Amino acid sequence: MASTLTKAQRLKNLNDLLSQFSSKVKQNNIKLPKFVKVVEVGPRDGLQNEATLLPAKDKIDLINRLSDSGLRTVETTSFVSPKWVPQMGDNMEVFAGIKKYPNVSYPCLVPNVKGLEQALKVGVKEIAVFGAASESFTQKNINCSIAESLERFRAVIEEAKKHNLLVRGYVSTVMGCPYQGDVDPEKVAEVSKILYDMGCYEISLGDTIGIGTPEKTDKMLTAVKKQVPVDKLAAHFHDTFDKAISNILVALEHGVSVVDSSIAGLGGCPYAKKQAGNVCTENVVYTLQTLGIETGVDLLKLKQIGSDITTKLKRDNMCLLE
Ligand SMILES: CC(C)(COP(=O)([O-])OP(=O)([O-])OC[C@H]1O[C@@H](n2cnc3c(N)ncnc32)[C@H](O)[C@@H]1OP(=O)([O-])[O-])[C@@H](O)C(=O)NCCC(=O)NCCSC(=O)C[C@@](C)(O)CC(=O)[O-]
Repeated sequence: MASTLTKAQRLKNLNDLLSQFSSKVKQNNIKLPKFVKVVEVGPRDGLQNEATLLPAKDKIDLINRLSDSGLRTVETTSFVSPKWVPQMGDNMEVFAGIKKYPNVSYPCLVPNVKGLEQALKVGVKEIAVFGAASESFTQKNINCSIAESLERFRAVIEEAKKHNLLVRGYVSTVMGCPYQGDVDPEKVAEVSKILYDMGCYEISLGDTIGIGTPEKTDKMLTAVKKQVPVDKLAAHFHDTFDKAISNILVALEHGVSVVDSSIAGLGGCPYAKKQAGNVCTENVVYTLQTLGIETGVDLLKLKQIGSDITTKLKRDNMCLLE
């Protein structure tokens, strides 16, 4: 859902928001994280929703350039059924083709043991299982109930650990579901805890359709933090209604120090139709830098990558910076 405001107006709004937030932090002596890990999800979450199939060589080039920008995690692809998500059908070729930068992790989504077996064949070292706090979304996304999905993940995680793989856990629809509407923060907390207890080293909280607000973010994180330590949580917010950055600021106040984002704001979800993409990485890095939070990322490089990939895909670039 495109904003009706111009980019210049949106940048001004962002700068106003950051200046108000900085004053609040100062006045209330709020401790923000000194360093935030930015998890780039564009090559997977971004591209999975693009109608035009991007050739594997272009995905490989995108991932290599992102790895060279200082990002420490670049989600690479997913080992899901190509009938369900055709854009990820070249998963093995893409993973095998990328340069593996020594300081960069390349997690890949895996829904079941079949996906894990494929991932292991090409030497994947980190996987992500992906559940949700909504029954209907789980059914539409991975064709099973929440309980069944968790049993599948248990098997995947046990097998992954035998191969010394790191496992990240996603929980989708943490602030609302495209099919069933409201989602109880306690349900988000429950699914997060189960995945954490199963051995996920980090739980990424997905506002899949971008309907979060600062108030909802606060309630959701208050519930989840009672079950999972805050340093094991990541914010994975979509920007449908231009609220992702405001919600990220709330997450930072809560002590969350991992933020997922997508280069140029590519993305969405094939099972949450007509929603805008993930929050844009360039805007997130700009936000963090403005607040004096380190990311280790070269913003100029990111801007060039975002410009090149959106030109190639002939789609809007959500980066607000000139
Ligand atoms: C999970 C399944 C596979 C269940 O799909 P199913 O149809 O219930 O599975 P099945 O076990 O009955 O198998 C059906 C066919 O798929 C094959 N198959 C089975 N598993 C695999 C696999 N791993 N890789 C490749 N092929 C597979 C299997 O071999 C069989 O092939 P056939 O005999 O018909 O030729 C399916 O529903 C699926 O692939 N879903 C994909 C969902 C997806 O990728 N969604 C987007 C990611 S989630 C997301 O974006 C949200 C997130 C993470 O970003 C956070 C947020 O924003 O909220």
